[in-house]
Amino acid sequence: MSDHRNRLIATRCWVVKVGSALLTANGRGLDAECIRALANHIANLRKQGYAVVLVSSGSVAAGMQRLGWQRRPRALYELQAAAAVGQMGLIQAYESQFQHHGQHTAQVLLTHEDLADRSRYLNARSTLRTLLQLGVVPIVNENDTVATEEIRFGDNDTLSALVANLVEAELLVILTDQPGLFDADPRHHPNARLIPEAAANNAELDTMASPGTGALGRGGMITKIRAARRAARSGAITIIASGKEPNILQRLANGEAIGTLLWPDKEPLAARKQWLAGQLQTKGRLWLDAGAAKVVREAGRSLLPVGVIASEGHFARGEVVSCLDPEAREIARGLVNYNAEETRRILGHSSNQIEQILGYVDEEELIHRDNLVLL
Ligand SMILES: Nc1ncnc2c1ncn2[C@@H]1O[C@H](COP(=O)(O)OP(=O)(O)O)[C@@H](O)[C@H]1O
Ligand SMILES: N[C@@H](CCC(=O)OP(=O)(O)O)C(=O)O
Repeated sequence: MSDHRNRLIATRCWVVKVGSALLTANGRGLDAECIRALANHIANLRKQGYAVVLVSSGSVAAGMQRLGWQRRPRALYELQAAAAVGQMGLIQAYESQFQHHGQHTAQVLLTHEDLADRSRYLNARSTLRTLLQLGVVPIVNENDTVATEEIRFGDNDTLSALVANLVEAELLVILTDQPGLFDADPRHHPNARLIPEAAANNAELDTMASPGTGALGRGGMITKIRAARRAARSGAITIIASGKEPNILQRLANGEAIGTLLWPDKEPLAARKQWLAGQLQTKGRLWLDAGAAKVVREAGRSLLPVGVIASEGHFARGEVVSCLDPEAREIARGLVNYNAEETRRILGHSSNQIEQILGYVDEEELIHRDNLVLL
């Protein structure tokens, strides 16, 4: 057995994500058998002492069926209405299946905004951790009813990875309609081969996933690979596997080599830096000169105003900004010590000139290294 599968056997805190492609009966309605089997498998893991968070899609598909809609609507307000109706059916279906096992469940609906705000993030974290300590299975979905374009995760792969960071899960299992990640999209390349294992950060993976999704999913494989990278930041292994495979969760727990395993190849980030790295949106962009980009990236140093060539966006002190190298690659993200206006005035200057320019000094760094995360 590979070292990584061996490590997987020792994991006890799991996030399991079930995608629309798997869960919905041809796009309309929920696949009751799939939900029944999942609840069985998760309840079995719970009996063996595993803590499991379930991230489940399916609200829109369930809502469409309840409303008698034949086609997935385009308008956001219709999607939101369908999600609101369907989330009831989704939770009802899980709740009744888990009840057969005497297992309590809890509904947790999140938007990206909930996790972007530090205090709400910490609240969500303690609620989820408390639920796990109580032996409850939290069932998480995006809060589609209120999520506008700007504040949405968009796909549940991203949501599941951020939840894995939040509860510091050791394993993220992404169940979909394919047996795993192939070296090319199997829908278009029948000879594509399954990747059994790879480092989550292996850049070659990006070339394998085709941009499109299945008919029902939102993310496709690309968002699953990115999710594995996010999960790796808190040290989690990711498995991408088929939810149609019989008894998949128990077989994974036993160390069976099914699906694709993506392992974390760097040390986990400190909890605060994980939160920073999980930010999907930033308020501004700082363009670094080559020297600053090098010391930030290679020596993990703080960013000083002298190394910044230009600043874009409207940000306040303490908000998250991106740091770009001269080739326009985003190399880091951090909490900035000066607002946009102040930043524009001090950039290019050495730190001992800040007081002279602004009339005061908050900090000598534009972003302190403790508040800076490399990407
Ligand atoms: N390299 C690849 N390996 C496997 N599947 C891929 C690949 N590239 C693209 N895909 C597609 O991604 C789809 C799964 O993503 P998606 O439809 O978003 O599912 P879900 O709803 O489970 O998130 C598969 O049906 C598959 O056609
Ligand atoms: N929140 C949406 C699911 C979003 C979605 O489809 O994501 P995914 O399962 O990653 O393709 C729903 O419940 O319908």
